[in-house]
Amino acid sequence: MNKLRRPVIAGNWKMYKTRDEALQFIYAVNQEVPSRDLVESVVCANDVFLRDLVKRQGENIKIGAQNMHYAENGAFTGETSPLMLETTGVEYVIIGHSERRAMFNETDETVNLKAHAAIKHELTPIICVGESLEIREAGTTDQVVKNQVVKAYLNIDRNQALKTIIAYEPIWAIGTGKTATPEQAEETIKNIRGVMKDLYGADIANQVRILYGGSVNTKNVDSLLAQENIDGALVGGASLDAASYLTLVNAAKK
Ligand SMILES: O=C(CO)COP(=O)(O)O
Repeated sequence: MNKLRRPVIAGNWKMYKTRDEALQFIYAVNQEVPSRDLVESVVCANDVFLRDLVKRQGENIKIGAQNMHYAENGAFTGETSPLMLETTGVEYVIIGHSERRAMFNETDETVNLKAHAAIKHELTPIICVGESLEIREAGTTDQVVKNQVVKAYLNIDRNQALKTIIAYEPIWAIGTGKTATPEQAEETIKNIRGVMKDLYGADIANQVRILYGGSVNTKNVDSLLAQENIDGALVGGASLDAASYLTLVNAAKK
């Protein structure tokens, strides 16, 4: 693929897979994923068995969480803190997924607080942004996504920004089988890179990885990754099957 930046394929398993199924997946892909020098292969699983997965992960696949609270501790029943995630050994955490924004009160403000907390605890945040169908149809995608990015990066400095990954996931493309065309995804991701350039300058903007997410599968992955600004994918459904996941990571390797 010959990308400027090291590609990332992050599976987001959402609320799927039992512990046994998750472990079987890791056993199946451990020896098969390409070298980490070529592609960063990640799966984001349920908190309950993160530690078990980390213990069994091979050197070329890494584990992430799907959410966390921004506070280190407190009276937040049912939540997981960054300190707790740290003890599992995960290296990544998804922040601000549209499902959390829509169903669990995630806001641009909490996304920013969580991004700060992740960086503080040396977790790589995968910060999700993306517009609804109404916004796309109204023609205001660029402004809305820009606003999400600016708010997510409030008071995050240049060095910290380098440690983040952005995932552009148009809500209308998630789990619908309706992928953004490579050109649509590239256009919005190029706009996001422009926002990062305004915030941090070209050198940082050119290094931050920006992924596309929304109905990525083994058939459309090549055309999406062929786009100049798309550095990988955040993948739901197509990351659940080991063979499908391996096809995606192999497609992304440099
Ligand atoms: O939400 C997603 C990844 O975070 C995308 O899900 P699908 O790949 O199932 O559309």
